[in-house]
Amino acid sequence: MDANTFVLFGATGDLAKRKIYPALFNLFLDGKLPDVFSVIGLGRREWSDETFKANIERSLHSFSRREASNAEAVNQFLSFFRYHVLNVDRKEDYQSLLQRVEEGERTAGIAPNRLFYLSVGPELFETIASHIEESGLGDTKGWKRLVIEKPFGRDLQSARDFNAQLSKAFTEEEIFRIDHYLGKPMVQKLQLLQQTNPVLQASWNNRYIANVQITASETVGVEERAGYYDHSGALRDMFQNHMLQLLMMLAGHLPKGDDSEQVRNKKKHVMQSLEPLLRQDVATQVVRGQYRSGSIQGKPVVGYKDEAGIPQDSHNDTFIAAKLQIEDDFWRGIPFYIRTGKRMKEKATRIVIEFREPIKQIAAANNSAPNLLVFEISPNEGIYLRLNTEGEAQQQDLTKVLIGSHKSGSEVPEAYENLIYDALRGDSSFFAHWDEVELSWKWVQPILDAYAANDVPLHAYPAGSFGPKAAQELLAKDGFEWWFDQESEAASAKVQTGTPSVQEPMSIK
Ligand SMILES: NC(=O)C1=CN([C@@H]2O[C@H](COP(=O)(O)OP(=O)(O)OC[C@H]3O[C@@H](n4cnc5c(N)ncnc54)[C@H](OP(=O)(O)O)[C@@H]3O)[C@@H](O)[C@H]2O)C=CC1
Ligand SMILES: O=C1O[C@H](COP(=O)(O)O)[C@@H](O)[C@H](O)[C@H]1O
Repeated sequence: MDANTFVLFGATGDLAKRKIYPALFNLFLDGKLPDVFSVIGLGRREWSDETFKANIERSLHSFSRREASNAEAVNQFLSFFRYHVLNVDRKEDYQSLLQRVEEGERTAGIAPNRLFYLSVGPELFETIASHIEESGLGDTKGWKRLVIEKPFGRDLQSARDFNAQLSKAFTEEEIFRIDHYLGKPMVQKLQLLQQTNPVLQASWNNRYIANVQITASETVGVEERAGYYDHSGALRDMFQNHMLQLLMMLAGHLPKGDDSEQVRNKKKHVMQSLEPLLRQDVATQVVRGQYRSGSIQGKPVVGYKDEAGIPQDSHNDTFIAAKLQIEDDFWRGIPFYIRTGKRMKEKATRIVIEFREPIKQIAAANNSAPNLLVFEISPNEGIYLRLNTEGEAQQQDLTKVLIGSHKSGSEVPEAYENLIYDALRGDSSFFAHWDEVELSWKWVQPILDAYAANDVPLHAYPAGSFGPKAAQELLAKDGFEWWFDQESEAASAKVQTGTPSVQEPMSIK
């Protein structure tokens, strides 16, 4: 991996503390950082290098998945870091930063490769990008890269304007747009699992698949982010980015050995093949919800409008479910149902592929159920296949087994480790490319417009549920239902061994 300087804007912030330092530390422990490497942390706070390092060390103790108990390793890791005071609006601060970066490159013999990581609010992205260009920081003989956090715009037009601004300072190949769902190990493996299991490849089409369900449910509410979330909602916060990226990764038919350009084209194809959603159809294809009071894991919680900082008359969406269709030879006629929400019954991100049932009469006579292929993405990870098998009671009756493998969340590497590693290597396969972002906003725009005009009912759902009833009706209209809503806890409790094995019959539907 090339030697480089990692310039971190927002080094004193929450994301850096919770995700970036622990990820860098775990990469360091795995020998995945360059041998010659330097991190310059930036913020307005008047911190010394020592204060900065002490904060990083605290963050490792609190948030690293691996213990930071080896003092020698921690000290070696901390030796990469220095702090520099910078206010993003002040031109002169970029000049002193440039001097510091160049001095480091000279004294430590670091090749002039520079990675600029923008872990700051989106309102600062454009200012920083243009100052990087004007100050000469981006004018280097080595490579330069810009890593940016979400959100990338708040609608189609603002995303286009923002991209046009960034493009003045960085080329598309130099921009790494983080979507942390693309860093989740199971998402990164979707491609490999398809390639290495011919049985999946053979059945990966509309001849065998009845529908696909993608769920990201959360038990947390708005937390301390009322100011941001009440202007974002589930549609902007999760659906436009993470959920549509999951769709692209699943439906993209990404063969082995694809480089980032091919991955990008395949994902773009998925978005281009999505049947456009017409404004007049939003109310029938999309369910908008907002949580009211209820209980999560036995504890009472308040409704959305009673959360601190949320206005009593807020119409913001904390839940969305939508039906989508991909118009290509593989997926034509298969409905994709996508849903995400806060304050739901369980924390789980999973994809369920429901296969077509055999002839109805045979199915009914034998008590069989559709085969399911389940990708458990987070917090636990696994892949399961649900099959019909011989029942115990009567000769003809069938029962169901889940075959699969399972890892609990603590064994799974953090998304940020994968993403930072890829950005350091210059591999943008698992980042959101501009075409995808633009097409996602384009698909979502009629929903934004319909929400803004209040043309879509806002369904209340109790905290601790699986969302509004209308989300069930969305599938019921097509003769389907969401899998695992009733007994998903039982499902995860029963499939626990790490190695592939035939499990006890499950009591799921
Ligand atoms: N926190 C999270 O879990 C997640 C965050 N994100 C995204 O990451 C980004 C950062 O979020 P987060 O860390 O939570 O935000 P915080 O508010 O915790 O941190 C903001 C950072 O920006 C710096 N900053 C603010 N204004 C200026 C300025 N004028 N000049 C220089 N530095 C400034 C602050 O430093 P100082 O105060 O020292 O100036 C601080 O380091 C956002 O885009 C967010 O959407 C994405 C996913 C999850
Ligand atoms: O980007 C975001 O993601 C989190 C959910 O991420 P996960 O990895 O825990 O599934 C969500 O809580 C947050 O609102 C959103 O901004």
